[in-house]
Amino acid sequence: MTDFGTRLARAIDERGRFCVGIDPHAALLQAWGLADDFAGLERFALTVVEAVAPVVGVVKPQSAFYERFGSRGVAVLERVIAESRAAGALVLLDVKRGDIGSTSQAYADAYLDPASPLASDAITASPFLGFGSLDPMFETARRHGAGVFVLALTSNKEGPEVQHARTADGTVAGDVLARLRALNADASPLGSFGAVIGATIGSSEEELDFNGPVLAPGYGAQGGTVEDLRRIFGSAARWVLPSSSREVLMTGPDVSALRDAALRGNDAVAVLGG
Ligand SMILES: O=C(O)c1cc(=O)[nH]c(=O)n1[C@@H]1O[C@H](COP(=O)(O)O)[C@@H](O)[C@H]1O
Repeated sequence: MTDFGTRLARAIDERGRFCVGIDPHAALLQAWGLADDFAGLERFALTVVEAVAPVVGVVKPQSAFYERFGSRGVAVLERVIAESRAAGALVLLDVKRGDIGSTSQAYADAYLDPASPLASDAITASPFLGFGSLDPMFETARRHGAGVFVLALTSNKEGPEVQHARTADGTVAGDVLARLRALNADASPLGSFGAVIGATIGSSEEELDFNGPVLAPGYGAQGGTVEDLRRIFGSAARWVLPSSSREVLMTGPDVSALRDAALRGNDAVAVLGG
């Protein structure tokens, strides 16, 4: 079994680093001329999969947009995951889970065990119940060649009140990154345990090189640009995945317009590899 870091490095080499978020917002369904109901969700999400999953390295469905339609919405999410993977994209399921350790194991089983209908290549996780509470997710990911992206410096304006808080040795975010560095030690070409660092954070005093991938949302609709990513990450930009949802999705429902937007996004961020 090939570990997630190796699979991601290959996906970036073959397809590029741009990650497309598949977030069926009510306003986008309306803009596409679809009803804000289960049938609209299904049409929207599967159109995006058809357009982008054959060409981008990573897609990131946000679970809440599917959950709001109950079990039928979750069934659409299962199809989004399976059909995206079948089309060759890695699926980073955005669920931002975090709980006491024993419950973290259940989340790990739900999203990272290949036996689950929601099995994905990686998930987003929240370390704010204590980094160690995520251990079952790391262990399950290791066992199945999956990845975990841990929130560190998020793109929202409220994030710093927790993430910049001081600890004995630095900041909460610095501690998250140090622990990821330890988890990824010795991995080559990169580890399977990533951080979420928003493209909107301006700059950071933290050491952002931790031998793992970075999900960088906030690129596009939230205002983040390639220049921002260069400034924030500098020489650590090699494994950054700029992620954009609304800016790409608003070009639908035409499949080729969506695909062109994804390819343009990919081209625009290719410079980060150099
Ligand atoms: O983990 C995430 O994906 C995430 C972390 C973060 O710090 N900021 C952030 O916007 N996100 C997600 O990234 C997506 C951003 O969407 P757009 O602003 O439409 O590109 C949404 O699905 C957010 O939930």
